[in-house]
Amino acid sequence: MNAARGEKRVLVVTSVEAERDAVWRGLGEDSRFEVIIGGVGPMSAAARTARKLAEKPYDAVVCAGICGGFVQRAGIGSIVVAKEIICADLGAETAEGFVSVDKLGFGTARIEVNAEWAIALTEAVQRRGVSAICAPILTLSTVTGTAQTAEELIARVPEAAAEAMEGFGVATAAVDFGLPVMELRAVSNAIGPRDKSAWRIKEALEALERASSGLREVLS
Ligand SMILES: O=C(O)c1cccc(C(=O)CC[C@H]2O[C@@H](n3cnc4c(=O)[nH]cnc43)[C@H](O)[C@@H]2O)c1
Repeated sequence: MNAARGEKRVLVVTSVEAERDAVWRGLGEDSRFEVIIGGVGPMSAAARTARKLAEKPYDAVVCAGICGGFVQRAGIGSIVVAKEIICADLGAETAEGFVSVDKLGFGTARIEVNAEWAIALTEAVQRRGVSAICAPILTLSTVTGTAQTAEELIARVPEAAAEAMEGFGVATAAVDFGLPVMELRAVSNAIGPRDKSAWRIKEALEALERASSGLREVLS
């Protein structure tokens, strides 16, 4: 913990500028939080998170941004807080279907979050009048673009509520530094057939802003 004031120092990693600005607005002037742009995709996010964590001590790491939602669980404009962060495409394709690295015996595609904080954040967001659930969030290098892939993902991880592209990268860096991690996402679009014109980015960024203020309450 920050020795000078006994407070947590939290690194928040977003992928693009618009997400960083929404999180900033939600956090207000709170010097405990540093918000950075980690780039799009798990590799860039992991590298930039690790670089920041090597610079100075932090107590927790949060991946935040917009996401695709499995809309029967997480509608557009709602919030998903990760119960678990799962890299859904880390494994091998076989004639019998996808096999994750866990089954292959090469490590794990699942990273645990701090469960107490995840539940507390979900409740803090709900108190702010925004619909929120705590459920697994998938990380993928490729945005899902067909109903078939969406169905395959749900068959693979039935509890999943959202997909995005950075969570597992950010979480891998956090785990490497022995730090707790969370993922906070606002749904901008339904996971399935690609139609960027249907993405409700403004609505999602507004939800992200409101939800980010809950981080101050939870990580105090
Ligand atoms: O065009 C804009 O104004 C704009 C503003 C904020 C963010 C964006 C992005 O395109 C962010 C890309 C980011 O969003 C995540 N994302 C969103 N939907 C999905 C999805 O269906 N599947 C996977 N990832 C999604 C992802 O983490 C990207 O990094 C544009």
